Amino acid sequence: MCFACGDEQANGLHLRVFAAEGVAVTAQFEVAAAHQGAPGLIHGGLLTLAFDEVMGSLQWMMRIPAVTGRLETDFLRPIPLGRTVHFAARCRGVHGRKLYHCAEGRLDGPDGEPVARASALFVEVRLDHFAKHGRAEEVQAVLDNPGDHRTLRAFEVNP
Ligand SMILES: CCCCCCCCCCCCCCCC(=O)SCCNC(=O)CCNC(=O)[C@H](O)C(C)(C)COP(=O)(O)OP(=O)(O)OC[C@H]1O[C@@H](n2cnc3c(N)ncnc32)[C@H](O)[C@@H]1OP(=O)(O)O
Repeated sequence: MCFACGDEQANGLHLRVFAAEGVAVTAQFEVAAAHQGAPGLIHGGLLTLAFDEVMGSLQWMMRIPAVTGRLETDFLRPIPLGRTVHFAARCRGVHGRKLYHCAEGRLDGPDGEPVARASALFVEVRLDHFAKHGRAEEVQAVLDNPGDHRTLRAFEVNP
């Protein structure tokens, strides 16, 4: 039940990520009242979470299991509640186990005002990273119902 993409998370981000041209994805995030930091504005940590999820989604397209090693966000403009942030992320390169990604967020449309940018290093891991470090019941739930994972389904597309 991912906080960024899970439907079951009442106050989650409910991010939907779509394959784009090349090793790239797009996504939208409707900023709700529950996502407030300063009065009437998005919490910066949640915006970073959204970047983490969107850039993390590239690994499904690349078929490389990976976790975030480093993530840096530039907050360019305040983002009011009730607006929609449109994200575009792409892989800039791969070196050994290291995946270098970048992303930007624009307000209210894919060509809207740029409001944030991020870059990240993801590190490839073996699948047993999750079994070894995760709590047993959630790991078992994934093993029992692998098709329930939204992101896996989202990228089941013909090239
Ligand atoms: C069975 C169940 C199935 C489940 C089905 C799968 C579900 C799949 C869901 C995925 C969902 C994703 C969700 C969104 C993404 C997250 O939010 S992931 C959660 C947040 N991230 C973490 O918890 C990661 C915690 N950190 C770690 O586990 C370890 O530090 C890491 C990142 C795996 C690296 O450790 P390591 O494997 O020992 O590798 P290490 O040799 O230290 O580093 C490898 C290379 O990366 C570099 N590096 C590592 N960290 C850094 C850093 N912070 N800065 C710069 N360079 C770094 C190293 O310098 C090294 O470089 P080279 O020497 O190769 O040039």
